[in-house]
Amino acid sequence: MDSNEKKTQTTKNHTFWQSFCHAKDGLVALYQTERNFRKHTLAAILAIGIGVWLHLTMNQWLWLLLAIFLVFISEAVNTIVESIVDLLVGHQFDGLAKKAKDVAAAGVLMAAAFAVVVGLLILAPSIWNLLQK
Ligand SMILES: Nc1ncnc2c1ncn2[C@@H]1O[C@H](COP(=O)(O)OP(=O)(O)OP(=O)(O)O)[C@@H](O)[C@H]1O
Repeated sequence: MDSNEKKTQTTKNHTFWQSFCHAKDGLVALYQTERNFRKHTLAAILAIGIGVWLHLTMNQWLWLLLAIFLVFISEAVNTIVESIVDLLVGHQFDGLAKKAKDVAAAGVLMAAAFAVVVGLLILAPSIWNLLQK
């Protein structure tokens, strides 16, 4: 499949590699078009860096990674909802469009709040202990 064919493909993927490449395109699109996704990526890199510095336990890593991926996945769902709503109603105001977009945004907010709580519960005591030494 050449690159032009790839850009206009509307049929099913035939190989795992094709599926993987389209998933990668989705990730790139998320990063390039969604400002909040970029901010969350930066926050995740920072949290992982602090986690490495603090030598987190396996359990702490699992909670931190769960929180990070919940935020990423909710951002992806939010972007899907926004795109589908825009595709359906364009710039026309619609009550259901507003509800769909606001609820999708609420999903991101809940995931981000969970990540802040997990981050505080895991990182704050470890940083505090380190500063006491
Ligand atoms: N077609 C519409 N009809 C009604 N309300 C809409 C419509 N499009 C957007 N809105 C309202 O505007 C808000 C912002 O919509 P928009 O599509 O710009 O999201 P966004 O700024 O990309 O959101 P995010 O900050 O999650 O990336 C929505 O949460 C919704 O309340």
